[in-house]
Amino acid sequence: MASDEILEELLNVEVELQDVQDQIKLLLDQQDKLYQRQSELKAVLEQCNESTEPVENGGPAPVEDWSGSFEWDAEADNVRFNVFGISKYRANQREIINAAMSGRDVLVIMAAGGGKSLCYQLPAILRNGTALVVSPLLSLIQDQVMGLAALGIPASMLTSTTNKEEEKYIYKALEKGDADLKILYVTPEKISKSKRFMSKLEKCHHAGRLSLISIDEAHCCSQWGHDFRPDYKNLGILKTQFPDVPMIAVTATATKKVQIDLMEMLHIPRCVKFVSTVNRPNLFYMVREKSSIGKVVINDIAAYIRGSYPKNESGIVYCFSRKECELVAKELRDIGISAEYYHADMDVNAREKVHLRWSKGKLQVIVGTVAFGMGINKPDVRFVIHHSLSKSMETYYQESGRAGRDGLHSECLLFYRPADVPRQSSMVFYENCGLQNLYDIVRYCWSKSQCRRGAFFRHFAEPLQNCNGMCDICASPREVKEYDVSSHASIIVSVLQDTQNNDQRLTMLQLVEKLKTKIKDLDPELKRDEMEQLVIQLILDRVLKEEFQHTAYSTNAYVTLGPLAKQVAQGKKAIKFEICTQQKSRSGQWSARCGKRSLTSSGLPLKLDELRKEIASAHEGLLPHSVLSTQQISMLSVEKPDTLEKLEGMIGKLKTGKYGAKILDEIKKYMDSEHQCQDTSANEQGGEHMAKKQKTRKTLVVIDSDDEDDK
Ligand SMILES: Nc1ncnc2c1ncn2[C@@H]1O[C@H](COP(=O)(O)OP(=O)(O)OP(=O)(O)O)[C@@H](O)[C@H]1O
Ligand SMILES: [Mg+2]
Repeated sequence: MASDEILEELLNVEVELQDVQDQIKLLLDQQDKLYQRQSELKAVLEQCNESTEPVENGGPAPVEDWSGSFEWDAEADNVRFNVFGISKYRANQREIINAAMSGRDVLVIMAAGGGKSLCYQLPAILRNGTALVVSPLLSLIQDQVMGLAALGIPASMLTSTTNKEEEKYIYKALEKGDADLKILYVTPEKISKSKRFMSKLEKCHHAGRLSLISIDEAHCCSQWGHDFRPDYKNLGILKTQFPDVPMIAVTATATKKVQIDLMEMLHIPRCVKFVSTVNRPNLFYMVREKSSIGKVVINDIAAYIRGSYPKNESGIVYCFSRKECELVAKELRDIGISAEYYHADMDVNAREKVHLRWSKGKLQVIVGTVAFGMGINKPDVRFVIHHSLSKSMETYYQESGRAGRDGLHSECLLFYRPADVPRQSSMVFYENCGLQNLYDIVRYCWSKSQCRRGAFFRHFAEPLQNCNGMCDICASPREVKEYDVSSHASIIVSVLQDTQNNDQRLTMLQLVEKLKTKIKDLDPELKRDEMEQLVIQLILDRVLKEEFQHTAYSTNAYVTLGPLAKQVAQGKKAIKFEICTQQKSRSGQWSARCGKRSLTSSGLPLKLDELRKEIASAHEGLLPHSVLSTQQISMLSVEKPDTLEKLEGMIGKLKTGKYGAKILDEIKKYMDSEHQCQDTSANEQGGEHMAKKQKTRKTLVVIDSDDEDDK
């Protein structure tokens, strides 16, 4: 067989292979759905078999209504408001609490910042005894225990840092029940490795004092999840040992596959499942073209932070590598932005220090790698910037989702340039579906006309919801024109064909370099980054593909011919390329968001923000948002309560008892200074007014006198 015949057959085989892979993907999705339905049906069947109550008229079992009235309603409302200072439940919270209070196992999938903690903390307080909470990270546990202590809720933690005395106290509380311990946090290692702890827990359960078990960040159980922790695999033992204790497993993201896995691993096949939307309506998503000059990117980031967040509002900048983190942090600092880097190469203490300074609002920006992840509990992160694209939509959803956990307006900005794609692809190509996942987020970045939020709904297989203008595309739709670039594509294919015939390979940058002269003749207007993007698009369209070669130090990505290259070469496949014809000016882009002033940037909100920071810094470990949430600050700034009773009606008994006097004092001071200002300006205005009046009167007088004279 001649080599071109072999090549032709090879190309055909590759096209067929791709088709087969697409079909496998479809079948796997279908399998997922069937597994899901199977477990639902099994659960319903078991429920029907177990139900002792005769079903009325032989009809189907009644649907469980978790939003109805329950005997604990009044007490739950009281704790919610007077202890947690939360004025109303968010979506699904009440139902989840009711299911857990009814003794059911519950699986909760709720977006970051949705308020999952309340779903297990509130029942833990209402039920008799001690609740056990398993959480993966020390920093998360410390934040939670500190937050609960600030609310006066007896909570402790049993981790590698717990001293002997504290451990003794906790063990005694579990064994004898003679100390007040409502919530006990442990790391999963305690369950899998400490026999002593398990035996104490057994005693606590035996005495009927183990009220609830909660598994926070439950996705860590599943190998299919994004953050698998081996010790989470053993948590199934809890349900085996304590079958009658309700379990609440909570996580922010779990695909259907992960959900099924969790139910199996935790032994909660009959759990009530609450899946909330992935939508984060308060997040504004945007993508910006990234300059090829590093300094320009830094200047753009700095200008954005300065322009939109001049009052030191907190943010995160995610970078691709540790080296890049250090560089970006330094350059931002040089420009005058308070920024520090955070990555896995630093020792634990240094990382902790940076994290704590940022949590307390003493540092504006953390520049981190993906290592800055799950432990972030700060609710008022106002912006998350990606200096380079993430490796998948899921990773981007999680990283950007660290913004606005308090529900207030926050922004997620991603800097995209095509040349960043090969850097990521050479890292992810060995992962299962790694390249496909990366190409999905590349589509998100390059899209000129599709709502950014819609991309998340499609990715998580959720029905579309309105974006309400909360992404750059919906907020300021651009005029997009589609160009036929089939001739460009055919030149690219022929260049690569020649290269391959000479047994050579090209990286994307080398390819674009070669194309510069060839395509310039055809299209002198085409810019370099558009040429790069065209190559990327041809990879997404399977006309080209990436291949990887390992060297001692790195993995290089090369661009080669893909399964559909031949069709393009033969003119059988048209290639379209979207370009914005009406690109908004830079100032136009930024000014679109300028109306959104920060909440705590001036006036009374600023004063109350300073007060919460002052109170927090006077109490070791207490974080400002535990004193007053940003939402509470905005409510107080509008209502301006002047008595403890009114204040209590807004932030509850507990916070009023602790900080009420200081808050009222701050509001009063502010109001007095406002009145003074008003008086002064009224005087000034009054003076002006008088002067004007006199002037007028003078005129009048003149007229009057004239009148008089006339008389
Ligand atoms: N009903 C509510 N009304 C107002 N604020 C609430 C409500 N429920 C929870 N919050 C606040 O929302 C913030 C986020 O809550 P929480 O830490 O429980 O989120 P989460 O769902 O666990 O998020 P993550 O997945 O990031 O851990 C907290 O500041 C919490 O006090
Ligand atoms: Mg949480």
